[in-house]
Amino acid sequence: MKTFMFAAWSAFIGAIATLTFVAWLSPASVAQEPASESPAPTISAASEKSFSLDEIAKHNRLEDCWMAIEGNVYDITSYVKNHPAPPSVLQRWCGKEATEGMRTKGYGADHSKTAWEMLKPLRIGVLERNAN
Ligand code: HEM
Repeated sequence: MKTFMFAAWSAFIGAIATLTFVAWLSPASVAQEPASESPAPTISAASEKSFSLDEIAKHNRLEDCWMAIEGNVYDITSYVKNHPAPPSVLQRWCGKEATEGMRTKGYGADHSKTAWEMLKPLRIGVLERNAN
């Protein structure tokens, strides 16, 4: 019985040691994945699309709504139906430089951090420098 207990204990310790070793190895491989997967994770001036205000102005409907906010350009169309305020509130900012709308909600209160986070995946490029 003692021998069996010793064998079982050794197997258990061996398993723990193996798992610890594997866990020690894995962060390196995880860390490499994003680099090989995502071609353009951050703002890169060279590869980024830039839009003029004229181009943005073509997307001035709720069914096709782009906004320029603080130098970036966003396609808000997919979010319009989920926005908590009535669509008319958004509509007047579609196709425009809408930083004021985003920062004030039309009555002087900035959107929450969560709202600003929601913008990020909707980003399609930057506002052209000296845009007019
Ligand atoms: C630029 C024009 C916009 C205007 C004028 C505007 C206005 C408003 C108003 C009036 C409310 C409801 C009242 C309130 O919560 O105090 C609201 C709430 C909200 N809006 Fe907007 N909105 C705009 C754009 C956006 C965009 C582009 C997003 C996200 C992609 C967004 C996300 C939200 C969220 C998450 C809320 C809930 C409250 C909060 O988190 O601040 N809004 N907005």
